[in-house]
Amino acid sequence: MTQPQTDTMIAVIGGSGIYEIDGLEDATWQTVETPWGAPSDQILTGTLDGVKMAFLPRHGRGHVHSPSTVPYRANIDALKRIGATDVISVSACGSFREELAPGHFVIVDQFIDRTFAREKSFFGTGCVAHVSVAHPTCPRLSDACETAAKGAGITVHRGGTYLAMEGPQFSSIAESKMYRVAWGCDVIGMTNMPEAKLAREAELCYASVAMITDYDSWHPEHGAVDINDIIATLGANSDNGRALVKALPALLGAERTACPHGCNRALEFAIMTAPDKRDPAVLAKLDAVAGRVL
Ligand SMILES: CSC[C@H]1O[C@H](OP(=O)(O)O)[C@H](O)[C@@H]1O
Ligand SMILES: Nc1ncnc2[nH]cnc12
Repeated sequence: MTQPQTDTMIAVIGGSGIYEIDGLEDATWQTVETPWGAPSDQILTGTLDGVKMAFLPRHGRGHVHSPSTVPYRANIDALKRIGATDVISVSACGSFREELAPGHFVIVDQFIDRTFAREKSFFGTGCVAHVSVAHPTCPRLSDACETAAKGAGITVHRGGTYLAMEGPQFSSIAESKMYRVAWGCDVIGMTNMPEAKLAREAELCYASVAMITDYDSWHPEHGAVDINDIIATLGANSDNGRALVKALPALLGAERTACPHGCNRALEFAIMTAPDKRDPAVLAKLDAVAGRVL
């Protein structure tokens, strides 16, 4: 029988165009310190429909951090540290498919990670761990996002592969065609990696909502991706993103049960370093992320 584990805390990482959410009761911006440095910004905490909520603007209020300099490890550690159980990324993305039009949402379920200038793991020398990211998103949380989107009247597509590029420049036409035709990707963005990998290492359920803003550079009728077009689409998308978030507490509930897909046990057999060889200084940094198994 599945036992109640703890209280649900839904953490939303807001991407480009989403720097706050409204409607939280007892809303407070909290400073959270981590062994990995400062998160992107303070974290807004409160409750919605009786469920604990947290909101972190990925690029910081005022859009301070670039995709390469977002402090991904600090962000995930900070959310875990304050008790988050479920992390939902709400991101601006380009589309590689005619039918995934600007304004539509895609509940992403796979990633191809082409980023190269970011720290990608909490683990390393002194404590080595290998988690599976074969299924990098949580189906239970993705179900809730899909239902919430439909309830908010958003055109939503379930499943899709997200190409994570380093940026900050957009893709060339040749890259865009390669990602779409040869690699079979559906959407493109610059931030969901290593975020999703780190959430798995931290044993957090993770779901990704891609809010389509443009057709990237491959589309013969839309030409090169243009930041002005993206910003124009971001406004309506952000309103829909916030509407989706507001529906989540009622769907997930305040009482947390263990993830049926094992997200909250990802580290169970993952740590390779022999107990007597583990570096105490490294273990101290892993207190929030991996304390359960250390
Ligand atoms: C504003 S266009 C490029 C920028 O937007 C996306 O950010 P996020 O994923 O945080 O919504 C994309 O990944 C790029 O970082
Ligand atoms: N075409 C695109 N490429 C990368 N990131 C994006 N974010 C929004 N549109 C994008």
